Amino acid sequence: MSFIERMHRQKAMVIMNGNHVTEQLVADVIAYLGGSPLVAEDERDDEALVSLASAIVLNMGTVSKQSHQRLIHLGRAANLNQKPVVFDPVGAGASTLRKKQAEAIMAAVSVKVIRGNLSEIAALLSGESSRFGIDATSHADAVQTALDYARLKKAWVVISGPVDTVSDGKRVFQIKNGHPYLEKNVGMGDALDSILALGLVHTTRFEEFVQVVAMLPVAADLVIKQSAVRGPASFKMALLDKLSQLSQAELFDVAHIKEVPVN
Ligand SMILES: Nc1ncnc2c1ncn2[C@@H]1O[C@H](COP(=O)(O)OP(=O)(O)OP(=O)(O)O)[C@@H](O)[C@H]1O
Ligand SMILES: Cc1ncsc1CCO
Repeated sequence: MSFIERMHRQKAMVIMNGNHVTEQLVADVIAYLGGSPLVAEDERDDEALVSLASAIVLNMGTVSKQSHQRLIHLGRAANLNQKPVVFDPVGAGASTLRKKQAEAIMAAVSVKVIRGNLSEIAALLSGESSRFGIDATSHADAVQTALDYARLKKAWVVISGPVDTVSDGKRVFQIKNGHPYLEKNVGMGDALDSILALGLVHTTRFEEFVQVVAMLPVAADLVIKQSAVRGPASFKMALLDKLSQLSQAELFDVAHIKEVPVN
């Protein structure tokens, strides 16, 4: 059975927290892919809920003093229960406070996947040592940034953007799919986080995980020429429909995934 079939057949609960702007979109994406979404707000519930869940997404989108501690508590509960954690350091490249909060979460929680844009991951990498103080703005920088940060944190790193770059600390793959309407729609990165969380439930192989990263931009490629798509809003509806029906064969046919040679 393919991992997409497994997603739809085995209902996995994904707990998410930390972004009130995009909760509804993310919950819908989890449900459309066969999962069961849950936003957990009260830390007194963490033990019970995390033990039922299959994966956890920590998102710094609407982070505050309180919600920062909340994310750490949830992440630690996930670690204790050996549930995979996806972390999205929203805005870590935009303010010192957010960067510090992201660093604190990375220090307190063992994260399986960190997913951000280039400025977010580059900010976290440059905080580790001046050796990593690069001015990361291009796709070539993304390769080195993903590789270095994955090695350093022993995590899988996804740097999203017009090209997605994915590393497990040994190898780097780049995915060339998608459309600028993905960027235009607020929260598609958060939706991607939840797809990655479901992916971690259904595959442990890194090469298969790279295909999971490609699901969202491949779905975009498959709908962009539909006559019903007249702008970013109708694109979003068509995209969500396609995502719910995407087959492994379509993913295989349309995904442009290339391994990038690294030292
Ligand atoms: N210009 C683009 N062209 C094609 N695909 C894109 C483009 N920009 C982003 N994407 C795709 O959009 C998805 C989300 O990535 P993005 O980098 O926009 O996340 P983000 O900035 O964290 O978004 P958000 O903060 O709104 O959640 C990824 O699947 C990525 O491949
Ligand atoms: C617009 C916005 N503001 C905080 S989080 C968020 C959604 C993208 O993560």
